[in-house]
Amino acid sequence: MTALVLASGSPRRYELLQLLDRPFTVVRPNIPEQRSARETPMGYVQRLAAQKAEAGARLAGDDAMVLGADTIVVCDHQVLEKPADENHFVTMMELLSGRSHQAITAIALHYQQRTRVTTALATVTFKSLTAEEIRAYWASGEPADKAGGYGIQGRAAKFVTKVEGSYLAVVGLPLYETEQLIRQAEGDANER
Ligand SMILES: Cc1cn([C@H]2C[C@H](O)[C@@H](COP(=O)(O)OP(=O)(O)OP(=O)(O)O)O2)c(=O)[nH]c1=O
Repeated sequence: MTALVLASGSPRRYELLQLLDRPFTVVRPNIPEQRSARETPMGYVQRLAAQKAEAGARLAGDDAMVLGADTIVVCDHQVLEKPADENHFVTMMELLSGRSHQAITAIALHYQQRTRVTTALATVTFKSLTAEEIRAYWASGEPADKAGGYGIQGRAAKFVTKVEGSYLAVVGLPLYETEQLIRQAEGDANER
């Protein structure tokens, strides 16, 4: 079996990838997250996932199969990543309150000089949030390291009235798509 490497510092991705029952190691490339003016949200999240996988491959070595991923939240054409501070977080929650947004995860697999990228997404609806709920949620410490400033798998679950699409795209690693990507890459390698 080809050595699988997860190019990520995200504990969520680590825990989820374990569920594929396939041994893997971890590298942590550092890719600056900055969207260029002409980049669409979809183009941006795909580029970051590919850059993480390719930077991971430089760390892990040529023979490895390297998985990178990136998650963003998109609302009103605005891309929300991790909140910089409490004020930024409050602005994000005020935007997401009482309406629907998209959570998108791109995954990229670099193997044998080729990078394959795919995406999974969900439409998530939040109830209307009070200022007190927003403040208490920040104080919990949960939002700081999460795209869109929330964790659907954690305390933010009580804000969510509806999820349509891929739940694991929200959490950060869609496993069906990840396994498909690995199988495709292995299949292509066997044909050669
Ligand atoms: C929306 C949402 C995001 N997240 C997390 C998943 C990701 O860890 C994080 C999105 O930030 P990313 O920049 O995609 O990932 P990361 O910096 O945590 O990890 P790495 O780049 O090293 O792979 O937000 C949740 O855990 N739950 C949620 O509901």
